[in-house]
Amino acid sequence: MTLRVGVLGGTFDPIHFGHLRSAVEVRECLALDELRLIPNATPPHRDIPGASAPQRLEMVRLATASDDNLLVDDCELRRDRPSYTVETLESLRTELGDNATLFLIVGWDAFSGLPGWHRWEDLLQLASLVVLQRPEQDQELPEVLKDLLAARSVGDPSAMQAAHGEILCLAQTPLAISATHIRSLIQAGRSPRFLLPDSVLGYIETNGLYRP
Ligand SMILES: Nc1ncnc2c1ncn2[C@@H]1O[C@H](COP(=O)(O)OP(=O)(O)OP(=O)(O)O)[C@@H](O)[C@H]1O
Ligand SMILES: O=C(O)c1ccc[n+]([C@@H]2O[C@H](COP(=O)([O-])O)[C@@H](O)[C@H]2O)c1
Repeated sequence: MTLRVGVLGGTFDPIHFGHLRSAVEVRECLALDELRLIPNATPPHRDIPGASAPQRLEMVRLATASDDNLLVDDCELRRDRPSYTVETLESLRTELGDNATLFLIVGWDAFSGLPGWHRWEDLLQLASLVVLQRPEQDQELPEVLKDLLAARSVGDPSAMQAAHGEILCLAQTPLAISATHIRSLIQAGRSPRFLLPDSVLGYIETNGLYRP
């Protein structure tokens, strides 16, 4: 039997309900056997995060502790090099074997930057893509991605049957929450409560994260 595995990578600086709600909805829509949240260690594409990789991993663990169906995978923290997603998918393939179908989950903003990713064209040889909407999404897609969507999109989750290479744009519950906004609230001395789990907020406060 094929194992259906969702992969939600992120900087998670910090993890919030936009990530968590999307994870639950993708898992249900695609009838996934597993959904793995994979914090990056050294993001290849952005400034150094406010929290360290072990701290971001710990926040992901705290956020998912009450849900047995959301797994936390620390594989990118165990690699001593930039956290390239293509290498993560390759290592998952090695770990899970040919019997697994991988679904790489990305928000619209991340998807719009896909052509800048390391070996980006190999990603669809390893996984299918699930693109999440974001309410604030205003990124215009480059032509190469418009062509890719035209060629690879499937209309609904039940049509996603190939072992890799398909793209589903999913209209999950839109939540206009971003880690940037949470960090700026804390910087300004304001509360981000109810944008993220209390357990994560407690960790942020105990460790003095994101303060000026
Ligand atoms: N509210 C949201 N709804 C849907 N997808 C989201 C949401 N927030 C983040 N994502 C997606 O989750 C993945 C990880 O996101 P990330 O950890 O960078 O969070 P972020 O809120 O976008 O952070 P930042 O504001 O620091 O860029 C990305 O693919 C991103 O597009
Ligand atoms: O592999 C790459 O080159 C690459 C470039 C940009 C982003 N990513 C990954 O995409 C995921 C979402 O990125 P971010 O910045 O929204 O957290 C996260 O797992 C990143 O490590 C990966």
